[in-house]
Amino acid sequence: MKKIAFIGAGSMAEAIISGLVTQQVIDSENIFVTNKSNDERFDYLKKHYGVTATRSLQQLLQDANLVVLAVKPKDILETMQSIKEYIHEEMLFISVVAGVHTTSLEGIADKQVSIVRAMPNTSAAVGRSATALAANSHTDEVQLQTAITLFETVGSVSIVEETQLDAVTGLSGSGPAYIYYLVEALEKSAESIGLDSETAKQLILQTLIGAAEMLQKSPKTPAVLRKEVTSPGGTTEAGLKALQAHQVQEAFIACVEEATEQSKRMGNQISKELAKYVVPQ
Ligand SMILES: NC(=O)C1=CN([C@@H]2O[C@H](COP(=O)(O)OP(=O)(O)OC[C@H]3O[C@@H](n4cnc5c(N)ncnc54)[C@H](O)[C@@H]3O)[C@@H](O)[C@H]2O)C=CC1
Ligand SMILES: O=C(O)[C@@H]1CCC=N1
Repeated sequence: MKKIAFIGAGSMAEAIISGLVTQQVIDSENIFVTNKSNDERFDYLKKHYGVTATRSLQQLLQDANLVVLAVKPKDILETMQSIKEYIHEEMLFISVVAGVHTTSLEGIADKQVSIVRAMPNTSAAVGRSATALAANSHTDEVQLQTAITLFETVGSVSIVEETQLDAVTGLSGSGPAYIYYLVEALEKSAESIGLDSETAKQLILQTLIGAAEMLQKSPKTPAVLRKEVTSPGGTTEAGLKALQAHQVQEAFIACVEEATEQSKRMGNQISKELAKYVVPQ
């Protein structure tokens, strides 16, 4: 990684920049970043990470062998069109833009560019993202390894087929929100059973961290770990019966399936939109 150009300077870009700088994968002076119009954001990123923030596309992209696309899906067309003249076939593009297919990006670029699509999650901000990557056919082993190195600075990396990225989005891309939703429910329950919020917060957090570490370190399955907590006729059994009566497992399965379907719908819609701008061969 000689020079990295980030297009988009929001939370996802910051999480990756933070990982790269903290783990000294690249000197911060070789990280260039741009955004649409927020100057305060530029000042913040310069001050915190020592990166170069610029709105000159020439300065951003000249000699950059790695370009990270980190804009919202609605802004990807404008972004690709604005940088088109700077794109060359030696560049590696890494896109975290949800739902945008590599073929769409390639079509708009009108070049055989190497593109790795990534689906990280917001835990990248604390170095704990579960990221899945899919590379297009122009990406070589060295480029894929570069993308792996980049995302390993913010967590774990799995390689998948691009067609699986909708499922990844439904499971781990959106996943942190499901866990936060569960924690919200536990906080509400703590209130109703008479625990003060500070004590409850501490108990819930440690329970979550402890269970996650057990899942990571123990060879036992989640079902076996659950059974070990559940004494016959005891409290856990009573609690789990209430969850079953409310079909909570089924609800989580429906949640992940619906999120996956929404990812497919959004991807198809944006592909259709972008297809209008793909240069015919
Ligand atoms: N939030 C999440 O959980 C996840 C988000 N993503 C994807 O990451 C991408 C970025 O998300 P966030 O960082 O949350 O967004 P954000 O809204 O915080 O940042 C977007 C950035 O793009 C910039 N931008 C927009 N148009 C531009 C243009 N034409 N040229 C240059 N910069 C431009 C904006 O100024 C802003 O800095 C999105 O596509 C999202 O789908 C991927 C995985 C998980
Ligand atoms: O909700 C969304 O659409 C994005 C994609 C994954 C997480 N957030």
